[in-house]
Amino acid sequence: MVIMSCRITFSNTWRPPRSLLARLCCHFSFSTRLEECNEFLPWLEHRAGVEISSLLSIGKSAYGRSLVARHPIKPGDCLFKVPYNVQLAPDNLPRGINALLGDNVGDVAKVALLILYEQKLGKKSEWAPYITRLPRPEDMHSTIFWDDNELEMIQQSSLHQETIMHKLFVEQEYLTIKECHGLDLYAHIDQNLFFYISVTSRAWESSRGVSMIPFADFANHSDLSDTTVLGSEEKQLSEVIADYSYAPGDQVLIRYGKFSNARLLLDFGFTLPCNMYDQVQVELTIPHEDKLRQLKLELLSRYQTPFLKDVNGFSSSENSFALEEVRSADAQGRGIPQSIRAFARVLCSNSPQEINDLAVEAAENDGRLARRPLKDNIREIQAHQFLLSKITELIEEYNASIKSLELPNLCMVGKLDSRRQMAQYLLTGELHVLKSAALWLENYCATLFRV
Ligand SMILES: C[S@@+](CC[C@H](N)C(=O)[O-])C[C@H]1O[C@@H](n2cnc3c(N)ncnc32)[C@H](O)[C@@H]1O
Repeated sequence: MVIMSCRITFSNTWRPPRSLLARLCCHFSFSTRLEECNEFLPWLEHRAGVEISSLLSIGKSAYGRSLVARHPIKPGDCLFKVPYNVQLAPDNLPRGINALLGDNVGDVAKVALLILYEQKLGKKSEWAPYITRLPRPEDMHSTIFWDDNELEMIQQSSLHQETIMHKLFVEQEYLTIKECHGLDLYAHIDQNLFFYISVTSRAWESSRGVSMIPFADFANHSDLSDTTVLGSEEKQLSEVIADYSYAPGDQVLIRYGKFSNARLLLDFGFTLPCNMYDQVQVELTIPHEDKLRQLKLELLSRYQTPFLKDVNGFSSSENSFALEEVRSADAQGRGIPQSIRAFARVLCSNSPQEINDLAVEAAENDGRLARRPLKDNIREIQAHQFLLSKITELIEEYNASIKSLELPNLCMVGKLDSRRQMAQYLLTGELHVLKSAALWLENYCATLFRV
């Protein structure tokens, strides 16, 4: 749901009053008793001064609390409307703190700080009924909280590295806040991470930056649902309109975004057994022993295309490519991304002349490098066979990792077993993507052989 922010630098030396600092120290006292949920919607509606939902209530599901139909619902019905005045965004932070933080930390960290601030106020907080219903640390499974042994299970996936980077990023954000207040506000990094993930797993991007949307955040996710949270600036609210019919008691699932299992696991702490938005990150490098390495690197940097982050937003570079499932194995279909094929064409060039030809072709056309099939069929096949061999290698490595994860028994109990299951879903999803890419490449090469 939420974007990752960029790293920041900070040089403010102003210090807040001590009383403010003291109020920011935290104690954990979250509660998730279900019977308390019945009181939540009336409380929120009273606070908002309007009805939020007449059709849904908060229920229980295999995924924790959920939104459930109270009455028959038909497509087009408004499931709920949550006004902006009962959402938690960075501008809800006390003005003094907000001014102090400025643009030096991202919106997620600001909202996390807001939760911490309100939690510290205890019953005096006007948000107490919401704050006390946030999940407990032990219910959270983002890979940020996985220990080294657990992370080892996903070593094959780029999520492994991404988790380490993300943890460093969050630590940096809190160091900045700490520096800003001149006091160690957070005794343990785990607590900082906990507040941070409470936000990433329950917030939406909004015109106010990032917003926690009470009530909406009891909705669970399905990649198959077309139902999403919509924001209306005009009406100053977030709303969800039904796309399907529901009978009383049915759970209403929404789609948080077109998120891969890697993104779901990092930001929300769960994976889907079969996720249609799965992706795998493939990295290619030009070997140091390649005599044309320098020429190739120069060519690639001269015609570098700007890197666009997709919804999964994982860090990437010019030599890291996100593959999605290739749904049509047919060599004529959309296939694997043009960017990785172009890189392979450059990487497999074996003379300065070939490299120069690619540069001339790019300059004479739209400036994009190696996007057209090589004129020499054999060289085009070789470039794609190279990709196929890389992907086949990865497939073998994924198979070995998945095998090593095979569960000792079918009964899923305990934190480690559920995390092992999540790791399995992550790796099998990424393996599925790799296999579809391999099949497409085989077909593409076979088609060229026949020409
Ligand atoms: C926005 S909250 C949804 C409400 C949450 N179930 C609760 O009890 O508060 C997101 C969290 O719900 C859980 N969740 C949502 N969709 C899920 C799914 N399809 N499978 C497993 N867990 C899911 C995850 O724990 C996730 O971090």
